[in-house]
Amino acid sequence: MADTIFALSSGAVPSGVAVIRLSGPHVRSALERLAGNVPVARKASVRRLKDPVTGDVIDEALVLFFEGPNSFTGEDVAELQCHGGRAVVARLLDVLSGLEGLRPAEAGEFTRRAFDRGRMDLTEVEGLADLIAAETEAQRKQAVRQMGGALGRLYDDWRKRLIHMRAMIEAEFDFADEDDIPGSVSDQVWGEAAALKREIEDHLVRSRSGERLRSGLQVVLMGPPNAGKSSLLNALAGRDVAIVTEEAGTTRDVLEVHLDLGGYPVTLVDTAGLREEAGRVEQEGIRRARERGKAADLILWAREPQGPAPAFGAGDEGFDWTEVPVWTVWTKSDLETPPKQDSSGTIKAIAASCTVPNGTDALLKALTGFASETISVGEAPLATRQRHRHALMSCAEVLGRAVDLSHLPGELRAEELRQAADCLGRITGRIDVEDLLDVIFRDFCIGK
Ligand SMILES: Nc1nc2c(ncn2[C@@H]2O[C@H](COP(=O)(O)OP(=O)(O)OP(=O)(O)O)[C@@H](O)[C@H]2O)c(=O)[nH]1
Ligand SMILES: [K+]
Ligand SMILES: [Mg+2]
Repeated sequence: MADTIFALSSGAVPSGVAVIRLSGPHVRSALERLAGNVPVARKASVRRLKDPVTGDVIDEALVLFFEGPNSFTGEDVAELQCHGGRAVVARLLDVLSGLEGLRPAEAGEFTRRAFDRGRMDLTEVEGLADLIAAETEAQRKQAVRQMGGALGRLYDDWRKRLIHMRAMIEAEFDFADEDDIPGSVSDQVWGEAAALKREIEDHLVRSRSGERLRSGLQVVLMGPPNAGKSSLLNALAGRDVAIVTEEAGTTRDVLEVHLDLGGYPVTLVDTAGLREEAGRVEQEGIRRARERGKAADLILWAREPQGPAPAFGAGDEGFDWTEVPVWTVWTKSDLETPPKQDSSGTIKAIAASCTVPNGTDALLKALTGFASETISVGEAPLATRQRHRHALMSCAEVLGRAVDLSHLPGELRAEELRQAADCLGRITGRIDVEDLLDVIFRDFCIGK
């Protein structure tokens, strides 16, 4: 018999209410011992929770019982909604560990059980993880859609189409001797396969937005020392995150703040000023600044009117800095009016001041526009993780091979269709993903 697991599923205590969740075959006996009996399923019941050994009343709580398989995990599940005091929760967890067949849950174990019992597919599991991690409205919406199964249904549908195509091809072999099966069946199937490949490729292109929405856009402040980068970070964040002084070389570490720009997640990164002459610590800061810049979705080049145009330094073999979009931010515009109409070779130039009221409004507005353009996701489900991207790319590749190699025997081409279907099955967890599961569930917190 499986272990019965339990954990504090709500956040940190102390809190008004804390929720302890149990799942497994011993839930009923645990409720009998702790609450006196098993309440009617799916109805909140007030119960005194007692220590079964001493009879001591630990707390008065709302108890909810869900009878398997109609529960989150598919097993019997109970929730104890108790008072969120440290001692209350500690004592309840202690008493639960003393009950036969019960043990504390590992991270993600409730969700893992839901997956193992077919209550959720892997994309839904990931959607749930994303929902818990969502920091902005757009992220929340995407996560809810994925948790609801929209992405999994799309991939299942594609997979079914592939399986059907393969069946058609194989049926053709079986009836190859009979005259009444026209050879055009396979032509039609390969036409469908080519069309599906295009659909997958199209989905991959649009899914860049889905991945970006999940991880947030990276906007990196760069520029020479004292250009006003840290001041901009503080102004845009609305709080004093970075140290600002008149000394060149103040910032050495990479600092970041998470901004919610109109529902879109943006990570704004402050970096060390770039210059040739620098001490050891600052040099390391500059190295890190350049690394972050290379991975940026957008670089904001902070520049005083007399300051240098964007220049990221040398020694990056194989990296093309012109690939990274750069905007000029004319800083300290309260001191000197920035040159008009000059974006100094960058996509855009915006003036900003950190000392006058609303001095960074224009920049904030432009960044919000950039975020919504770059990650506008629309209504269709999108791939949100590299894992999905890899599997989809393999699927399209295998499918392309099957379509193109028309001189190969039909059996071999049909086998490619099976492999393509398997790539999609790995995304939803329908087929052999044992190796992946630990990685995916590790991201969950305990109690989920
Ligand atoms: N008047 C005025 N001064 C500013 C403005 N922004 C920054 N400063 C001043 O410029 C100096 C440098 O600002 P920082 O924000 O530390 O510049 P930084 O680019 O982060 O500098 P490093 O971290 O040393 O590379 C400080 O004395 C700031 O007070 C501004 O908009 N107007
Ligand atoms: K400074
Ligand atoms: Mg700084």
